[in-house]
Amino acid sequence: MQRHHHASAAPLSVSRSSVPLSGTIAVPGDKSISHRALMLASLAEGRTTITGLLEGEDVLRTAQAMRALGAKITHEGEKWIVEGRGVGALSEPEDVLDMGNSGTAARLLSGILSSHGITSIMTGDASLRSRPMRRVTVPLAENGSCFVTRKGERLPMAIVGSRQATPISYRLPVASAQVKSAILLAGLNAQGETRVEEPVATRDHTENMLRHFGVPVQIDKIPEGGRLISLTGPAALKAHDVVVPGDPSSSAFPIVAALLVPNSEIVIVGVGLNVLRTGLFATLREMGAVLLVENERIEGGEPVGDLRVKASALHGVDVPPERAPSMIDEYPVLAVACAFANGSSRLRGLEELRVKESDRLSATVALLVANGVSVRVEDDDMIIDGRDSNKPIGGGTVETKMDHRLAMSAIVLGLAADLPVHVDDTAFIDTSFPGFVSLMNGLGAGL
Ligand SMILES: O=C(O)C1=C[C@@H](OP(=O)(O)O)[C@@H](O)[C@H](O)C1
Ligand SMILES: C=C(OP(=O)(O)O)C(=O)O
Repeated sequence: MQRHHHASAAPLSVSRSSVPLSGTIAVPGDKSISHRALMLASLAEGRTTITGLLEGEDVLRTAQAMRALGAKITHEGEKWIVEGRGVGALSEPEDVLDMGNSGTAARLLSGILSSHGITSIMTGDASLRSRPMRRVTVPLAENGSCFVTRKGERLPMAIVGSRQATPISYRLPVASAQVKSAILLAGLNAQGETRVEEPVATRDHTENMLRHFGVPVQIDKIPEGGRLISLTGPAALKAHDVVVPGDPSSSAFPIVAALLVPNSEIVIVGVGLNVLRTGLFATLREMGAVLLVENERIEGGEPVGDLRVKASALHGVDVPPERAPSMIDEYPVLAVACAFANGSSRLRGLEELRVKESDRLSATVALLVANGVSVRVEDDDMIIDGRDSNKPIGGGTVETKMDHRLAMSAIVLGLAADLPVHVDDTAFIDTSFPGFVSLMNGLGAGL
């Protein structure tokens, strides 16, 4: 059932789309919400049915890990059924937990494991093994748990969970929903009040879903614009069915493609519109994009809508650093949009991009430079020169570095470029967006 590490690369040569993109599509389920649904349902008492779950490799890793910890997880067609174990009742895994390419799975699960009195070993693929875990091991160790990592706080790591976890009180030094979530999840099996202060608000799917499973979560605004989140443990979660909305981060790729391929018009139905995720949409509108929300509604406790996108003449934009958490995974594809815009763009405060599946700051620069776009980095800002009619875009090879978002961004670039764009490996797209290439072909992309 577990699909395995990508043994061979899947290169792709992408030529400019010869027809406008058109049609109505749905993108796969939200990755952040899918991980949380599986984890919380496994910690709940009773049976939860999840519909719309992202069946991407990252989320399948979470399902496999929760099974190894004793949850019963099956699926019948598109319905995923989880029989939870209850907080405090996870069993010790018999083998190493392999979180594949997924930072979210590794960080959130570390939180859960730290407050369960079991010992486990966690690893991941070469990309995940290069990503920093210190951001979770330092705060989590406050509860009495112990982490033994490879040099530089990298995976593989052993986690000796605390038998009597104390609650953690922590102010986030970086804007990270993964770190916030790890601490809150640890708090479910700690005695007393867990508190996390975030100077800038980050995606709040953990808080929303904890409430959905019956855990009271207190959220207070703090003066600088951030939030203080608290909950009291030990907490009991009650099974509750979950409907996962379409992933706004995945929708970014067909959206930018439709904006850039002349005369396109597409509709993407059922996209999640949580305001802590929609920074890209605001930015694209500032650039002149026709991006309309239709049928806005609430589904499964999250705002959802259909997006209508029309090919648009874009102009350069200056994106403030405080917008970064609401569009953190969208910068590579935004950079592609900026390369085709009229005038230059400045994307500010991108330091967190250095610790994603790849160093996305340098990799995005390399993607553009290889294809004839002028771009530079100043401190943590990326400055992209817009379209220069004397200089063709494309003709280069993109190194995707085990990073799904770079692979999809390179494909979008190729669909609008003057010369073909060669992508070294598209296999990692399956981590977050299985079926991406055929979905784009359904719109006319001709990949
Ligand atoms: O909590 C989450 O589900 C995520 C948080 C973000 O990471 P950080 O917490 O590292 O910013 C984001 O990049 C990732 O794709 C998903
Ligand atoms: C950063 C990402 O995911 P993760 O941290 O879960 O690997 C992403 O999907 O762009």
